[in-house]
Amino acid sequence: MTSPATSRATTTAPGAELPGTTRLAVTKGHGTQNDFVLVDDRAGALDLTPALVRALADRRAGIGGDGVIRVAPGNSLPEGAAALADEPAARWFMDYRNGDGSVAEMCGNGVRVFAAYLERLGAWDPAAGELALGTRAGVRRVRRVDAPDGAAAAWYAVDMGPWALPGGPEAAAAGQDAEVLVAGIEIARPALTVDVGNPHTVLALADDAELARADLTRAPAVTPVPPFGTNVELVVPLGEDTAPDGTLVGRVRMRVHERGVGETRSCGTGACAAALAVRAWAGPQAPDVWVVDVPGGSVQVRVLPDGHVELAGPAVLVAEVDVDLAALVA
Ligand SMILES: N[C@H](CCC[C@H](N)C(=O)O)C(=O)O
Repeated sequence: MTSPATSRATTTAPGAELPGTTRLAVTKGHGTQNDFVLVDDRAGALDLTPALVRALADRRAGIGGDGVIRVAPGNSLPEGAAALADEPAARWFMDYRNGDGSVAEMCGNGVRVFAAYLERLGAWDPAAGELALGTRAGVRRVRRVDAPDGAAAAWYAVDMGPWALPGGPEAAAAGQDAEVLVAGIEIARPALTVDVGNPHTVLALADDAELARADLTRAPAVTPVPPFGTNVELVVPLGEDTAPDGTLVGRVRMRVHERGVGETRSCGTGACAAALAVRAWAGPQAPDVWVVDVPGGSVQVRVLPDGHVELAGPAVLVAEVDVDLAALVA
């Protein structure tokens, strides 16, 4: 595939006067149906404004996606240069934006799509070693892994970095440090705040019927109000199995209302938060390996001994699209 770098345009926000017909080559991809518009800006020339993000993410008048990802050079953003300062081999920065135009620190499904894109371009050879890339939550490392039997798409594992329970040992012991009221679910439920580089609030529901009854067309009400907003995961723990190699594996079903988006079919950082919360509720004997079922598929979460958490799952590049930016605002 030829790099769209040559077709790059310097743009101004849609709605402003556009200099003639400017075009932008973008790629549509997804990870367990959490979908993104990926913009190749390896030359660091694009002004990705919130208005342009919303226009690209618009599922009717634009390309459509839960988020927009700019493939940026590592030194093109202050955070990028800082994040990669200790990773000179890293050249790229994932400039992630939610569909509403807001900026988020990290996107677990998006990192896999980012890696698949660089692999397709030949800008990363998984056989030569892992990919290190910058994000607003710090450097993330990605490697190709074997997909589960029968999976059609390529699978990638991402070291999602350190995680934390901001409520500290009290929250861990109590299993909660928040309360969430979800439309369709009669009473507010206790919830646990989990930091995976971005904020998450996880609450357990009784069963699949209750999970299906939750109305996520509106943002759940979280108390105390998170200062920077939060992604909300509704989970149903499904118990534990023993894998053929003897590893204890937990299983969780999840729906998610994403900050800056709404309900999505999957959330990579959210799947990590869900597994970490269910693991905290299950106590010290709980598994370190979890399968998280989301409406868009399944991902695997592994709690690592170094205090990091790892996310593995598929990444699919669906289409290359030549966008007429002037038409985008029509
Ligand atoms: N909406 C999230 C960012 C995207 C996270 C999700 N798409 C993922 O795969 O981690 C936030 O504002 O923190």
